[in-house]
Amino acid sequence: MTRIITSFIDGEFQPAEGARLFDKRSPVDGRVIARIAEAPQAEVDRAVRAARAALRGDWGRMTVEQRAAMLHAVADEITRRFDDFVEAEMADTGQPSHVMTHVFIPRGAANFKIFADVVKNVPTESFRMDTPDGRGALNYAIRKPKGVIGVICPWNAPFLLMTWKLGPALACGNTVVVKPSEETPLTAALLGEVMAKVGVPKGVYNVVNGFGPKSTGEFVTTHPQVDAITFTGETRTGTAIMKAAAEGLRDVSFELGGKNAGIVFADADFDAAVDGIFRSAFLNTGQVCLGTERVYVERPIFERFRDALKAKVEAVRYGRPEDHASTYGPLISQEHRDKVLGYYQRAVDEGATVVTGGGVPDMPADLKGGCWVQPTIWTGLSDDASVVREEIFGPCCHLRPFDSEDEVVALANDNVYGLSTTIWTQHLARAHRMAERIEVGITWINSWFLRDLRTPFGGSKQSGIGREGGVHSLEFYTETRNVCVKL
Ligand SMILES: NC(=O)C1=CN([C@@H]2O[C@H](COP(=O)(O)OP(=O)(O)OC[C@H]3O[C@@H](n4cnc5c(N)ncnc54)[C@H](O)[C@@H]3O)[C@@H](O)[C@H]2O)C=CC1
Ligand SMILES: O=C(O)/C=C/C=C(\O)C(=O)O
Repeated sequence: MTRIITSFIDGEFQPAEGARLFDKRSPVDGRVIARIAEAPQAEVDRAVRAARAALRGDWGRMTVEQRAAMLHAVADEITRRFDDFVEAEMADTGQPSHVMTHVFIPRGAANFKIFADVVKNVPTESFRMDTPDGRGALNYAIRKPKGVIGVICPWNAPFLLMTWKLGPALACGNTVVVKPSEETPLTAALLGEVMAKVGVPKGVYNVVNGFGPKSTGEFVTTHPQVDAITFTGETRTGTAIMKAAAEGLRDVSFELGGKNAGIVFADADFDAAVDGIFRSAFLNTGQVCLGTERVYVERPIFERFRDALKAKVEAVRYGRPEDHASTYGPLISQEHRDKVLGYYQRAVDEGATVVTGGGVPDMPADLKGGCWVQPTIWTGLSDDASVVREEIFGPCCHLRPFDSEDEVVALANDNVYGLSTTIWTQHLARAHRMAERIEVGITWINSWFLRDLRTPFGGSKQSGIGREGGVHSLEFYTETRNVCVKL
């Protein structure tokens, strides 16, 4: 029988009777793997009420030490149920097991631990001031939870990105109403079981499922009792959520789209650069906001680099995620596949040379219903082609030669987005110089997606608002108040 996923509110999964259900299909073969109950306004109201009540209950009374211990217990329970999380995330996304076991699920557990430790160790400022009577006064700051946080999640790295928000939100003493992507509801539901098992008080973690506009997502973001909203996803959606948050002057933290540049100099460690760009363009079937869709290669090595990248791309092994031989998965949905294939066609219309890929692979009969596309490399497009300017969010990149540092910095910056860049060179002084000039939230030098969770993470320009990570997350998830004591 097909499993039904319902909302998790006030510590309990809601009954499915009478709910409006929609199908969750496997990206691998198109089978219905679960039916999801869309939470109507009344259910979102209940979730928000539960979250508000929890702020005043046991959760609100816990010491920082107690909260931190509880989050460590959550992380430990995730690790204990590691295989269940891997299985759920593979079912939702279709991505190979090694991506789940090495990146996405361990990061989910780490996201709780790191912020539990941050809140225990971060000081607040204090200032002693002079007063006319000579006795002085002491100012010190205290941090308070912001309240109920609306957490709106994308589908591309569901567990990692959801817990990246939950870890600091809960560590700071907030409560949450999470809206997972309609494409990937499974790990958020599983986390409900974990929260209940380790005794996180009821109402602290609530999950409501559904769509975005005119559905559950909008009910959360427009809810007047939601105090702040954190969101990862498309820039256009961020704009809609920001409009909703303006009502009631609620704070937002956004990580949005990217059209990131990869830059390879002729002096780079060639094999490492090919490997790094390959990962940055094709990991997770290119569905990573930090991924590289524009690759600039210094002219003397352009052809050699193109051929080496092509060889790597043509060696990917399509297959089911649980098959350990698979290195490459499907896109998330047929809708997203149509979008990506639309860009594949547009690239040709705009005059691209297709180096490899550009279409749909011939899959065995049992996988034909899946959302498969070929990993694709283009050359020869002009800098204003839509495929070079717009975020595709698929397994594809355009390679273009460059001749000078100034030229490539200008090319990298010539975009509305500013999320990340990856630079490959052995000339570290040049790399540092470029990192100062490229307008992005994170520059990787001779690496990509190497994440230290203490560092500020977020996007410049239209790639985001605010920074999360380490102490920076506390800026969003707490309100800092000043206390002034006359001595
Ligand atoms: N930069 C990134 O990290 C990501 C970018 N994308 C891009 O976004 C495109 C569309 O993917 P989607 O998952 O549909 O992204 P999206 O931005 O539309 O949706 C992300 C989340 O926001 C919710 N949502 C959508 N509209 C909303 C609204 N008006 N109010 C409240 N919640 C709302 C969705 O239900 C989902 O949970 C992709 O093709 C890709 O280009 C998608 C996921 C992540
Ligand atoms: O490592 C992080 O904290 C964030 C990673 C972001 C993505 O993978 C994404 O949004 O695609």
